[in-house]
Amino acid sequence: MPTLVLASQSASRRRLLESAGLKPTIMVSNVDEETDFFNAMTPEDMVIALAITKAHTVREQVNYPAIIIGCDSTFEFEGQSLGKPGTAHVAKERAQRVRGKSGYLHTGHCVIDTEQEREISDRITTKVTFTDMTDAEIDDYIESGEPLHVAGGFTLDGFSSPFIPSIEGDYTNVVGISMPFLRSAMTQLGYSWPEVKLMK
Ligand SMILES: Nc1nc2c(ncn2[C@@H]2O[C@H](COP(=O)(O)OP(=O)(O)OP(=O)(O)O)[C@@H](O)[C@H]2O)c(=O)[nH]1
Repeated sequence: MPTLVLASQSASRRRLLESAGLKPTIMVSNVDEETDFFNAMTPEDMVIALAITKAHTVREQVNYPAIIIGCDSTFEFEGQSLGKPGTAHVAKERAQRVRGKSGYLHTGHCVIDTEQEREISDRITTKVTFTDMTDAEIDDYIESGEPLHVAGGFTLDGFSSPFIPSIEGDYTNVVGISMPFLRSAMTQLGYSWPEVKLMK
């Protein structure tokens, strides 16, 4: 049975897998995401390219049978890719732009089977709609520090959940990994979901 490797530092992604009964080994890719090469792409292409780069970077470090999962998420708003805000100022500016409007959370996925030397990659998109947060609510949310390090500067399952009245599409995709996509990719690679849960 191959080892299940999550090529990500993301605690949110790890929690998604573990909450579904999976036992991932964590191997961080440390891929530099802020390069002109990736930033020149459309949001949809960038997340796929980065997911593939992350998975292949970790693949180079693995010399045993493994299923390696690489992901990248970004929030597309009015055609622009809004990644992790990084600072409170950027997070506030973004929250004031998106309130009362919708955008698209894109997550690129790459699943590599090292034994079969096969890989399945795809991008899943979820439409996210925000309520009209007040400035006081935005300031309080940013004070939590949570938005600074998540794609788009919001968390569907965290402090900003009161501000997201609706999504169209896959919930887990917003958090960081589309679990229905992962099941589909594993099926294409020849593994049943109960078998995936035995991988570690
Ligand atoms: N819990 C939660 N996390 C979110 C949400 N939206 C985005 N994220 C996280 O925001 C981060 C997006 O940044 P990425 O560059 O894709 O991933 P990362 O955290 O840098 O980790 P790597 O995979 O190692 O690059 C991921 O950790 C996502 O899990 C959300 O609604 N809820």
